[in-house]
Amino acid sequence: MQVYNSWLELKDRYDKLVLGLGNFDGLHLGHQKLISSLVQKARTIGGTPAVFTFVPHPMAVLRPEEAPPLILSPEIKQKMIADLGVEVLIMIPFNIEFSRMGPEDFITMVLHQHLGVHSVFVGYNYTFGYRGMGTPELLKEYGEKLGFEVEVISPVVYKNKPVSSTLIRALIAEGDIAGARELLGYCPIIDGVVVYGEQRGNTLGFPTANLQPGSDYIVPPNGVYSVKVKVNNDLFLGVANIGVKPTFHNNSINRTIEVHLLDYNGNLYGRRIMVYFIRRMRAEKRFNSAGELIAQIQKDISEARRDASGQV
Ligand SMILES: Cc1cc2nc3c(=O)[nH]c(=O)nc-3n(C[C@H](O)[C@H](O)[C@H](O)COP(=O)(O)O)c2cc1C
Ligand SMILES: Nc1ncnc2c1ncn2[C@@H]1O[C@H](COP(=O)(O)OP(=O)(O)O)[C@@H](O)[C@H]1O
Repeated sequence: MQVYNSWLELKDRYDKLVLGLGNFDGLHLGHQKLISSLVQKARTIGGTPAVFTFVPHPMAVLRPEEAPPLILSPEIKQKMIADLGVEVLIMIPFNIEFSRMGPEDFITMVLHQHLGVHSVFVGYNYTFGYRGMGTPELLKEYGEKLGFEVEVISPVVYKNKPVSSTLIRALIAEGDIAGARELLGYCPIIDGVVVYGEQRGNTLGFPTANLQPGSDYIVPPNGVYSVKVKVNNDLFLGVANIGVKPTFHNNSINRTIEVHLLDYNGNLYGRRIMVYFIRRMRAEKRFNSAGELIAQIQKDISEARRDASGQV
């Protein structure tokens, strides 16, 4: 997949762009349907499957205090988009000046003149341009005038609700990993670099890799989770604790994400790892002694082993 940070000269390079528009945070089942449809269309007409997106999310520039935390890091999202068969990713840096562009200008200048799109794919509720005033209907109207096709993808519905990034964030925030997973089509992921913790894990018999998240991720609530952890290209089963370690700290506000990898023995400091959340097993608790915590972690590990065969 080729990645561009500008739309200039793309018209000359690709004569039939089949272009999806969106932010695609989470790349959930609705996003996957949109992207698979455009990839299919491009194959049928001999065009180039492409995605147009902004970085960072426009909300992070326009109203940072209301900008939602991310379900996927930009890097992982990019890889997943490529895996769906997209050949061109246009990632435009979003700024205040750009936000003033009206939807009509965006269509005529960017989509038509510069990109020369063959067809455009958007979700049923996609809005764009100044104050989000552009709609799928407006795109269709201009598409007829300017000569490009517009495909509006209807919502993927799960239990009577449209699948959306907002709904998935809410599920993750309440610890409903199974629910989030249903709507994503894969397990929620947090990636990051392993940093030094308090150096106690080894003494308990369960060394933990303390994760410094690589993006402003939405983090599941405090508790213990069964996880799978990717180190390079190896996948390990693991147990994760998200929380403040009440057994060792009173009223700490220092929240950590740490994982103990099963059947692993090595040094992870400074390594980048990906943690796939499989299942929430229990709440984080205060134990009266390190011995009681150790006994509980042993039980957590036996329980997590039951998830060994699950897909990430
Ligand atoms: C599977 C698992 C479950 C845990 N559950 C709890 C818990 O319920 N309460 C708690 O205080 N700490 C819990 N911890 C965190 C341990 O206290 C922590 O791993 C230990 O103090 C090591 O911290 P360090 O990596 O900063 O040295 C858990 C850790 C793991 C790996
Ligand atoms: N099975 C394992 N799971 C996680 N980390 C491991 C494992 N085996 C060895 N390690 C290493 O041990 C370190 C964690 O030990 P620990 O005493 O918990 O220290 P810290 O407080 O710095 O996390 C990890 O960062 C990693 O380098």
